[in-house]
Amino acid sequence: MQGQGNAVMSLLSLHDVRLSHGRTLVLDHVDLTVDAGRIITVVGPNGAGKSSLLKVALGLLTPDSGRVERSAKVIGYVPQRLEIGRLLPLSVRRFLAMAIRETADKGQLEAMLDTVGAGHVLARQVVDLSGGEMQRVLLARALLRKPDLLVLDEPVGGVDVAGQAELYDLITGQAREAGVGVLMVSHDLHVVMAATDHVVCLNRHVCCAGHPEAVSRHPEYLALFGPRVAASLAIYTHAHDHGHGADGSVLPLDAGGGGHVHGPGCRHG
Ligand SMILES: Nc1ncnc2c1ncn2[C@@H]1O[C@H](COP(=O)(O)OP(=O)(O)OP(=O)(O)O)[C@@H](O)[C@H]1O
Repeated sequence: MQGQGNAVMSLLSLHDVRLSHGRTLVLDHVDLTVDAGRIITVVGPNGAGKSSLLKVALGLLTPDSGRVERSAKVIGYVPQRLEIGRLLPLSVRRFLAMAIRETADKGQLEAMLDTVGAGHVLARQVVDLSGGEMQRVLLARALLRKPDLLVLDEPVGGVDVAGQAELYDLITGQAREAGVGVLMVSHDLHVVMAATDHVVCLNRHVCCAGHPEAVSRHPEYLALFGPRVAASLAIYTHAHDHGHGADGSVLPLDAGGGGHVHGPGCRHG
């Protein structure tokens, strides 16, 4: 979705957000912005606060302090998992129809399920779906709402390898072709490095953030993910006659463009 003129429309922003679960501080001084047509991916170890961050962004959790601004009109959300009571009789068709609050047009639902590679499950009970099928149905449900902002918590968890690539292509297409803003949590660092505009490396606070290439060289990123991961990702980088600033802008190498550019989210001195 485009803003007026060449202005990029901000769909969501978090300012200096702090969140505790009981006595545990989960998010500390977190800043983040999602613009239309951009893919922002949050990476970080287990328990780093990634899902909590998405829930704050969606308004499902209230931060202790800080500010959340949402200007997106329609948000499509894929949670990390959805617990549906085993005794609740609910077909996939009904589950999808509920999301769009309309009389379900079977053809429309089937077409969307086909798009996410789950065309065969329309008549199934939700509780009978496999893990990967459920993720595909959750993505279909999010897309049916025609969102201008997609919030995706490990959207391809449990999906087979071929399916993962297809779903990431679909998500990328939403941003590139439909101008949807995407805020995503992912552990698939290869994909993150290849198809994301902006990476936020989270470990309670924002350790570093910026263009994937700059983040992948940042000491805090390397410390979090280890040299073996960093080495396996090196194959995805290529010789560059330029570098990138934290916002993805192109910088000449002699202007320090090959390295990390510190921003307001960097609290590491
Ligand atoms: N409702 C809750 N009550 C208490 N603690 C919670 C609650 N939800 C999350 N936590 C704790 O907050 C921390 C952050 O959890 P969160 O789910 O946001 O992490 P995550 O980065 O998404 O982890 P993962 O990669 O394992 O999914 C964890 O230590 C978790 O145990």
